[in-house]
Amino acid sequence: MIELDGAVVTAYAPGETRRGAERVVTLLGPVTATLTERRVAVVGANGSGKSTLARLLNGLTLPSAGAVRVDGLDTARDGAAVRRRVGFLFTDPDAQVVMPTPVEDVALSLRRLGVPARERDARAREALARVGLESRADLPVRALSGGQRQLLALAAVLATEPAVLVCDEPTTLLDLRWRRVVDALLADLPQQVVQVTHDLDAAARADRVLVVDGGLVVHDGAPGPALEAYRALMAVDDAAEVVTPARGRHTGVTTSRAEDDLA
Ligand SMILES: Nc1ncnc2c1ncn2[C@@H]1O[C@H](COP(=O)(O)OP(=O)(O)OP(=O)(O)O)[C@@H](O)[C@H]1O
Repeated sequence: MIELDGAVVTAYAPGETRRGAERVVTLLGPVTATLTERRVAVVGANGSGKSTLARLLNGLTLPSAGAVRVDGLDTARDGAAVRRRVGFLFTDPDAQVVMPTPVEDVALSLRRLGVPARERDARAREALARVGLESRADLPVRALSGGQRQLLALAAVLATEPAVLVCDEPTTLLDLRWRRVVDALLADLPQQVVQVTHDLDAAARADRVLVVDGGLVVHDGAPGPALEAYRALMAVDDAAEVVTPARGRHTGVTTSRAEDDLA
């Protein structure tokens, strides 16, 4: 179970004020929510705060105020234990695949987990087989397609047997074929999956959808009404874009508070 308890994320604005002090901007929150559903989707405009919310869930980002807990473990106090429970899949597999071959990359995840050296190779191959990459285990990673590299990143995360998987736009860089493969694998996982996505079909399959706008969760509920609310929000943005085309897509009516603060 994931609990966000009045969680706020702030950051220093780039540059300094005239008095020499850095300005603090609110990127997200306060957000209060308890996530128990098996499949949770997070949708929202570019820059609305979705990645910030996702990163809070495994302690990649810590709250500046409030708290985030996973199965009672506080991400600020028990970071290492939280990261063992919550796996994270990035949009770009190249951000997380670091070893020359798939089997070595998964074995590295297992090493970090403390799995003895003699068990790593077999377990890494098992993990690769779960995502259909067994025949690619010893190829150079650069010989894999973008879709295969995302499967490798997924295998490396799943090998650590997390209780929860947080995915930040895991299919955004993939073509339709690979998107379907990754979607199907994610759908079959026994774990709780929290997925940030711009793919509204994927969001529609979730049990619960959080709509983020301007650093706040502005709608939270079943996919039908949540996606309707999101589409309405985007329609307002479209209208603003027509009136003020030079200002860009998300600066017309529904600005993020970070953008407001930085303006
Ligand atoms: N460290 C930081 N310092 C200042 N501003 C930041 C920082 N990190 C993120 N931001 C800003 O916070 C806002 C939210 O960013 P975030 O990456 O969470 O958005 P997002 O909804 O995931 O966007 P996208 O769909 O484009 O990935 C953006 O305006 C971003 O520029």
